[in-house]
Amino acid sequence: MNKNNIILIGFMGTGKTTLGRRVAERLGWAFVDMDERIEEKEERGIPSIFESQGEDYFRRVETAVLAELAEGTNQVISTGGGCVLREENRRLMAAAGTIVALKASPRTIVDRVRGDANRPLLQGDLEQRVAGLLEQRKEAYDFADLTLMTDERSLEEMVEELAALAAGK
Ligand SMILES: Nc1ncnc2c1ncn2[C@@H]1O[C@H](COP(=O)(O)OP(=O)(O)OP(=O)(O)O)[C@@H](O)[C@H]1O
Ligand SMILES: O=C(O)C1=C[C@@H](O)[C@@H](O)[C@H](O)C1
Ligand SMILES: [Mg+2]
Repeated sequence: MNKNNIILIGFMGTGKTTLGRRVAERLGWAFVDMDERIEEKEERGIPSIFESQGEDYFRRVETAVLAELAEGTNQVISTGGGCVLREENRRLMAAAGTIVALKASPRTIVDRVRGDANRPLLQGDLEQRVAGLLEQRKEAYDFADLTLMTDERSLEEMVEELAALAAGK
């Protein structure tokens, strides 16, 4: 591992926040959720940022936050689902540590995010929105160093796998 950071990427609902928090606890590393960091910095929720200033603005803040985090070490960083879309972000992540992609089937994603209004890109018909975005992003997460299919896997099992990765095993 070049720098001691694990960077989790993946579509909405694949479990980046949930798993990231657990892995950080296990390793005694800092946990940073980029969506939460952006909300703190902007002092409002993601839906409000999208509504009042648009997605491009959100993406600029996202890159600024990632650039700051990339300077640090011993962190588990959970990125937002669209953080991989910018080339600049992919470069920052590659320089910052080991990139782990989380994947899940469309069915699992829909089940996991249903009822959560905090994802502006999933407003409307949920099944259609997930299917459409997954199609647009079908190769977007493929630059990771490691990919975990999360449908059938317990959090405990994945925590241990990532802890071993961090220990260089
Ligand atoms: N491996 C798993 N098994 C079962 N449920 C899971 C698993 N991973 C995550 N979940 C559940 O799925 C939901 C979404 O997970 P989470 O918020 O961690 O996704 P995310 O990738 O951070 O999404 P976003 O990109 O929108 O922030 C949560 O309710 C979480 O408890
Ligand atoms: O997939 C996306 O583009 C997004 C995912 C979320 O994590 C947030 O970063 C935001 O809702 C955008
Ligand atoms: Mg999250």
